Amino acid sequence: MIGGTLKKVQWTITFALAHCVSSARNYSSVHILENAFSNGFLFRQLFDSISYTHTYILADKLSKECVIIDPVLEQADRDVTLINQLGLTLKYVINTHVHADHITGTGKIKTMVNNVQSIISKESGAQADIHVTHGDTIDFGDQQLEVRATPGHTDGCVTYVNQGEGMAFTGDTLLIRGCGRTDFQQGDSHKLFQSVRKEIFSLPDHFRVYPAHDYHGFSHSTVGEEKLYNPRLGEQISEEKFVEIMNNLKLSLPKKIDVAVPANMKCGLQDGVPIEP
Ligand SMILES: N[C@@H](CCC(=O)N[C@@H](CSS)C(=O)NCC(=O)O)C(=O)O
Repeated sequence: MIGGTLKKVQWTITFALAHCVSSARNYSSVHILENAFSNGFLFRQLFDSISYTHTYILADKLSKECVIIDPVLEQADRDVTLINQLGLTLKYVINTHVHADHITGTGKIKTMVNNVQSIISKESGAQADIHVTHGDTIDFGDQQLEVRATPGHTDGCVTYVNQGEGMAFTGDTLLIRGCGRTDFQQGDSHKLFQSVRKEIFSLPDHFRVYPAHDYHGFSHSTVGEEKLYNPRLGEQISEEKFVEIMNNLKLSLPKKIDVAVPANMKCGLQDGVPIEP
């Protein structure tokens, strides 16, 4: 009875929101309602306020196996402490790409946790215990991440999709209301446009989008929201217009690029010792 009433309230809110947005933007519908995660899934989103990086911990509650995505060197102690406090066993340290703005926490975490393996794409050219390519899957307990190649910000960028929970970890490929820059590290605006359209916007609208960075205070978005409102990549933007936007960003280089890229090509580890600036 209570469940039924709650569902009715949920649908009323969804309908009202969809109506407001569609009236304002003249679109027919938008799927704003995000499904709840399943009971066996544990999820934490963390943030580094220096590099504006989001790091994610995903776990299977039953087996207690977990993975961490895009850890930052300076936050490795925080991340490992949290994993231990939650009673989880870290199986994989995963990167979406070779970051240019911060050193990955991968190397340091590998020295702090036994039997953990690092993962990055083969196309990145970076060192790691496991190299993945498009179509591979990463398993931890009953949870699974699908690897989708999304080049454009860098050649080796991938998006990790958790189909079961409706989540896409997009790295720097798709940011909330933005996207990764394409002016260094094999950046290519045409490739990025095609990656987003083919591999991310093809996911269901309610899938949550979790980027590696956010510079505007957002935590996450959805595929449907980004298709409507992303000012660079929204469905109304042509590839030609996107390339023009990207050619005129005029961003300064990341301050740590000269130390971060070489360190991250080694996944933050040199001869068993974490690479520190
Ligand atoms: N100011 C920061 C770097 C900011 C930056 O360039 N961010 C990248 C992702 S990290 S390589 C990016 O793609 N930004 C896109 C955008 O539109 O801002 C620093 O000095 O580290």
